[in-house]
Amino acid sequence: MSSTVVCTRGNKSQRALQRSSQAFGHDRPATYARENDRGRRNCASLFLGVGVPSTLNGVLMRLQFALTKRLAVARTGRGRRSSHRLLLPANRRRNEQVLRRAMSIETVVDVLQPLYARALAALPGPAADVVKYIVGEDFSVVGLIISFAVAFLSLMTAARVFARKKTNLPPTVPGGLPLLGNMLQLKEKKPHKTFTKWVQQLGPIFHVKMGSIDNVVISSAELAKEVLVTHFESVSTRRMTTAMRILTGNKTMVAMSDYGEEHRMLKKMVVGNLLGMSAQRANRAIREDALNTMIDEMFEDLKGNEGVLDIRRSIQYALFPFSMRQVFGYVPDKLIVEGLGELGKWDIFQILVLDPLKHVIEVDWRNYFPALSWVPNTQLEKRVNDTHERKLTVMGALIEEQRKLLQTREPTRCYADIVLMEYPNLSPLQLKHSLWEPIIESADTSLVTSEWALYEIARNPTIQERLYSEIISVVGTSRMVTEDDYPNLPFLEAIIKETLRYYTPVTILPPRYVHEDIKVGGFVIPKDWDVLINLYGINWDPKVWSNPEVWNPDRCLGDKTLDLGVKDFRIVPFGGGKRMCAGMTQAFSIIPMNVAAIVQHFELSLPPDENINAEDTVYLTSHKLHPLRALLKPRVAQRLPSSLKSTSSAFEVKSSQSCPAHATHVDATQAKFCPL
Ligand code: HEM
Repeated sequence: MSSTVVCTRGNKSQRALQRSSQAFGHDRPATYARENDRGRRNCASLFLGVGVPSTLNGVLMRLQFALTKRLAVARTGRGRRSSHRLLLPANRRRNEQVLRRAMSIETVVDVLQPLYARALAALPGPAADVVKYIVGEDFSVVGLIISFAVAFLSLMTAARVFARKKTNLPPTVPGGLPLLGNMLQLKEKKPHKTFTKWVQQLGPIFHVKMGSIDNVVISSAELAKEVLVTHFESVSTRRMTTAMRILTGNKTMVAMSDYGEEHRMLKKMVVGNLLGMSAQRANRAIREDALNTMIDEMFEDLKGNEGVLDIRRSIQYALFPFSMRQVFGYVPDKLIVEGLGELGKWDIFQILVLDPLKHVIEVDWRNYFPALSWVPNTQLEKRVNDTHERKLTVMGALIEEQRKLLQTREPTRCYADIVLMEYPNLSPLQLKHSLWEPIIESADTSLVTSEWALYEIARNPTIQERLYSEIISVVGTSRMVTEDDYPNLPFLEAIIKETLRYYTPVTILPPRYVHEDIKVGGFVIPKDWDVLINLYGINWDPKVWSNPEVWNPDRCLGDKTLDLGVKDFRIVPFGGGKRMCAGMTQAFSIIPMNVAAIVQHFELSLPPDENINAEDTVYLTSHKLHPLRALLKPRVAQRLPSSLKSTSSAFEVKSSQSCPAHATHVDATQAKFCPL
């Protein structure tokens, strides 16, 4: 026995509904009728209590009741005159319970929960992870809302794609899913490699969808030049992830800022005073000091014997002090920081370099669905914000120390002194980030490139022997190799270039979005799409390089046109066009010298278990997964003397009262207690 008591349209049915609701003791009717301007009545949603058109309401009711299997739904009439009726059991008390249950959103959630769990179990692992990430472990009210929102967005996107079908868009990667696009096909977590595989199928320009973001991936030198040079103005804005936005102080740093007034000002400041040719020339003594210290420490660790060393650690321990000296003029052994206590040198390294590098790659699913950016993701934001705040606090303390030093002595040529003296109008954030940026940039890319080059040298004895012979023939055996020797070491140059090609440190340029429709390679890239320049794909292009998967420095030997992206885009580790890397001069002063000095002093080989560890992993840059451990056999008893008379330090005090503490070997204690 059943009777019809709830309907969604029509005066008569509405009255029936009112009656039944009152009969059940509901303080508000299950649905309400709303008069629209044409005088028709629409019903409210049973789910949310908001007015939705009757058709949709009917669909929702059907879904809800079909799922609960407690109620049957009947549809009467056609089109606009149709109505949806619930067939309720005759028993009044039971009716009341059933209607109440059916009315509650929790019922829907309860009913969907096991279905959701079953669906998760049926999905492949990565797909289930993504869904869990978006909706949550358990199906909740929020999950339900998110699902509806995502479905809505997908429909909108599908409509847009359909509308654009007639334009000549780049080919799309097949196999995308309605909501996620091609995200699940990028599960390898090394998108540059997956993109490069797709090039064989789709060509050097293709469209890939990540969530609701449309990306165009460019993997050829020619097309990259078109984008980075010809269309620069139209693609000059960076797309930031949540972590990047926070850690860059909302783009307050040269590398991550949008092209504009602030970018030009900050870039001019850092290139003119630190990274440009003449500033780098002035800083040569600090680089040589860092190199000497690194080789000395390696000898010390080996204690005159052959042994296995962690090469990453040796280089890292030289690079960070170098970058601190370049910026602040000294390496603080101790720093008292309010709220963080007393920090040692390596605590500072952790806070300024390692933590930001770790957190900058945190994935926020909202970045793939910008329309849902209002949904909170507080845990991620807190983690990244804490890292950012700690970094700013330490930078603030270092800057305070520097201001105190400036009251006790004349300004030196270290970057912090120059910035504090000559750029008084920088905001506090601009100041902190201007000094932090060269520290973090010095620490990462140069390290990974040196490490990969030494890994290849250690596993290729013939190449190592050729390099060693070249160094000895140019430098001899009585002094250490210097930057002056570099132009006479073509094989060393070829090794570095081939390493930058093969182990492209920045595999994909940070995304930029398109401001206006542009044409690239004959295809239209519509406004609002993102452009991803796949540097790795360009460097591994089989149309340009035979056997790109083989590390072979000879391919770069003697090729003078190979300028790494200045004009020639066949190898582009530093990007290209106006936003090309500003630290290229410094990188080319440090990386070749690290490699040459180590090979000059030690014969390298891989310990038996090291060969299998060639795997890479992508953080912000492409790292060797496991730090390089190499077996080192000293070729000489101790470090060879450096030919450079270590006097032209960047940090000589400009006044006639030259303070030795601020000349070449400056450390925190000396700087702090400097009598001047
Ligand atoms: C092997 C070493 C390095 C590699 C492979 C490298 C690579 C890159 C890449 C790919 C970009 C992005 C270009 C673009 O978006 O188009 C970049 C930008 C930049 N790099 Fe480097 N980099 C290296 C070393 C350094 C060093 C040592 C510094 C400074 C200490 C530095 C400072 C910068 C700056 C300031 C920018 C931003 C330039 C701009 O946006 O105008 N880089 N680098």
